[in-house]
Amino acid sequence: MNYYSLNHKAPNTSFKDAVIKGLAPDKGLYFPESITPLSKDFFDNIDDLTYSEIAFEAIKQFVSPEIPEDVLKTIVKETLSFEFPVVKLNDNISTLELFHGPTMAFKDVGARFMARCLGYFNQNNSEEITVLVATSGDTGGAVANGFLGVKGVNVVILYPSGKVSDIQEMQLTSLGQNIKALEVNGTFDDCQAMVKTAFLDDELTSKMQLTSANSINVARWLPQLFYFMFAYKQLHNKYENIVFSVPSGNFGNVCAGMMAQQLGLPIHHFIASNNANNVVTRYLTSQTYEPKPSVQTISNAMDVGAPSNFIRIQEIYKNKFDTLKDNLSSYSYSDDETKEAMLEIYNNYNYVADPHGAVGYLGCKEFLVKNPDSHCVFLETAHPTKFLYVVEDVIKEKQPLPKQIQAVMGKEKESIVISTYEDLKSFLLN
Ligand SMILES: Cc1ncc(COP(=O)(O)O)c(C=O)c1O
Ligand SMILES: N[C@@H](CCOP(=O)(O)O)C(=O)O
Repeated sequence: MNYYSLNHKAPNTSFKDAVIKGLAPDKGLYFPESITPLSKDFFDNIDDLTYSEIAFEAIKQFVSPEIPEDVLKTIVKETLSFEFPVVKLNDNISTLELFHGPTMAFKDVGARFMARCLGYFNQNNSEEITVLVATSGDTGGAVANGFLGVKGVNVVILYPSGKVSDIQEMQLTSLGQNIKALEVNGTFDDCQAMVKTAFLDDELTSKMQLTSANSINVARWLPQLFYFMFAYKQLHNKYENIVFSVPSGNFGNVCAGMMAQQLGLPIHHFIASNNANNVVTRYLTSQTYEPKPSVQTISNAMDVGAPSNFIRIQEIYKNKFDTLKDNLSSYSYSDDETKEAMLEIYNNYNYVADPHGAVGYLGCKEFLVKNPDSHCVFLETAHPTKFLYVVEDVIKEKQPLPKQIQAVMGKEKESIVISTYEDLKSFLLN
């Protein structure tokens, strides 16, 4: 599959080049040249397919011919070595748990898939690749874990100082080896802007091969479409009108869901559920797209003021506002509303939601008021114990720590504090 830049000022390129470059030379995000819907048979027989088989069929067109089918089958199987259960809360609301991977966040799938693709492309290459990642909390840990020890790949993670949870910080600063963490005096948007600037810096790019492991990178972004298929497999015999409420920050996940829909998955509607960082909620009301500096919330991984992937969403719906509005609703919630939702979910359903999932739950509830014949699935994008302080404070109950979280507790943090793009550049050059 070839990819084009959404800035339309760079040549089209192969999957391999899109993965290695991350961002197009004109600073545009890459987008596949075509999307061919999967066959009716695929959806009719989805009950008989394993998750790996579903994922293989869904992603094949986007990575072939550069990744041969036998290699792709192995990559997909190794990537998906954990569960993706749907848990029913009531007749209208379920949650899809995306936190059973090694860092207990939904980013694990994309990070593991991309690490394996890059490992495959880089196996006969003597030049080292530097993977730059900006994180508001979860991408950093997932990428650190996914790329740990991958030969020929160095990972540099930028995170906003004091704005990620303690456990998230441990996950991205304590691994050592080929993983380095830079603690930025600023917001996630500052981190993301520095990463994008680095790609355009000729002095840097002439001296090192840089790529991104944010959802900018098609190999990190596209595998996220699997989740929607996995949920459909579990629900399609029970419910009609399946709707997804996606807690959204950089909008990669909801946009991946839209790709699944383009592949033919019968998704009735999407809800982008936001915290106070609500540029898309405002856009759908005013038709004016006005990014604002991000504000800090208890659902910190969604503290994004200028979401990278909104441009891909615009592309999917051909920049037609009405088509987008028919497919996407967006709501925004305060921290107090989020805490109330966490408590409500706990008291009514004996289920512990993390703050991001709770925002998704609120999106479901709001949508269902006017669409009571839908079944809404909110994505539980991270395990509640990643936000231990908030969760225990709200539900007033101690939480047992899963083994993945215990593994990073008490580890030593190693990070370098930076403030400007020049600091990043001199770190990379040295
Ligand atoms: C726990 C959690 N929920 C939601 C999001 C938002 O996802 P996206 O950036 O794909 O919109 C993130 C980060 O991306 C996250 O880590
Ligand atoms: N919420 C993310 C922000 C980066 O998103 P990405 O999907 O573009 O990597 C995080 O947790 O870091």
